[in-house]
Amino acid sequence: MKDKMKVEKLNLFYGSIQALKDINLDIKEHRITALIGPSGCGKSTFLRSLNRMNDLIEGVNIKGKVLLDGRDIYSNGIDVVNLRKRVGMVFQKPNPFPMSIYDNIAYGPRVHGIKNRRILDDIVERSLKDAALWEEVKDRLKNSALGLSGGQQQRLCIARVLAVEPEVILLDEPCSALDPISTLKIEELMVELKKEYTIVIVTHNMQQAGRISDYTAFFLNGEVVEVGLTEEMFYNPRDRRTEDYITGRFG
Ligand SMILES: Nc1ncnc2c1ncn2[C@@H]1O[C@H](COP(=O)(O)OP(=O)(O)OP(=O)(O)O)[C@@H](O)[C@H]1O
Repeated sequence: MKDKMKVEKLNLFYGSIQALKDINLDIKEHRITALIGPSGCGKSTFLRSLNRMNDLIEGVNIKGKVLLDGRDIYSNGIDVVNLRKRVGMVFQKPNPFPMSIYDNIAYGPRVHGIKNRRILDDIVERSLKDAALWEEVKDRLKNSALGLSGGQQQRLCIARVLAVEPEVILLDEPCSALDPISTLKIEELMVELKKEYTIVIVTHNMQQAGRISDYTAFFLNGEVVEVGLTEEMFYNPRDRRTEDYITGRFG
């Protein structure tokens, strides 16, 4: 199994606060890797370090390596805009732009220079189909995206990421604001999408990690305590702290 990303001795500081300590983690291509752990343990910070979203926060200091197809994304000469195209991100709260469904999806491709209407039409249709939203919106592409339900908005945000043809998709608790039926749809979608993409998801929901992920990393106090195949970790954790967390003794 190919490593799509490889994290080596990653340390991250917010000023004098160390949020990530010596993290080593392999992210396998065409697999879903779940990041679990209690609130404040550094999952979101780690996820954001995979496409340099932390660069936008003042006072952040990062040491170590994050290799994408063997090249360190923190090395000199990396084009961050292109990096974020290759490693896309979906946030906890659906955040469609206040514009039409069509324009939301066409936004990224337009930024990257695609102006031809027919090509954009194709991208919009393909992205919405891949995000399992096309059938629900194909007759109202000109309507505002803000009129969609929460679950539809989240699939729109996934479609928006797909439109720029990423290789890796990062999702930060994408279902935490959604009802159970929308959650199930997103989970089914992720399992479908891993055929084409590499997926990393932060989730508070252990059942969700168990249902959809191939690998799980358990974070605690800014460190990865344990990482492995999800099934093995859930049924046979090696570390006592993992076991305590998984069985609900803290969290
Ligand atoms: N911009 C920031 N400035 C300073 N400290 C921060 C910043 N963002 C996060 N932190 C701190 O870094 C640590 C890790 O936070 P992070 O949000 O990554 O945890 P998390 O595991 O994702 O938590 P949650 O599940 O609550 O989102 C926390 O102690 C948090 O307070």
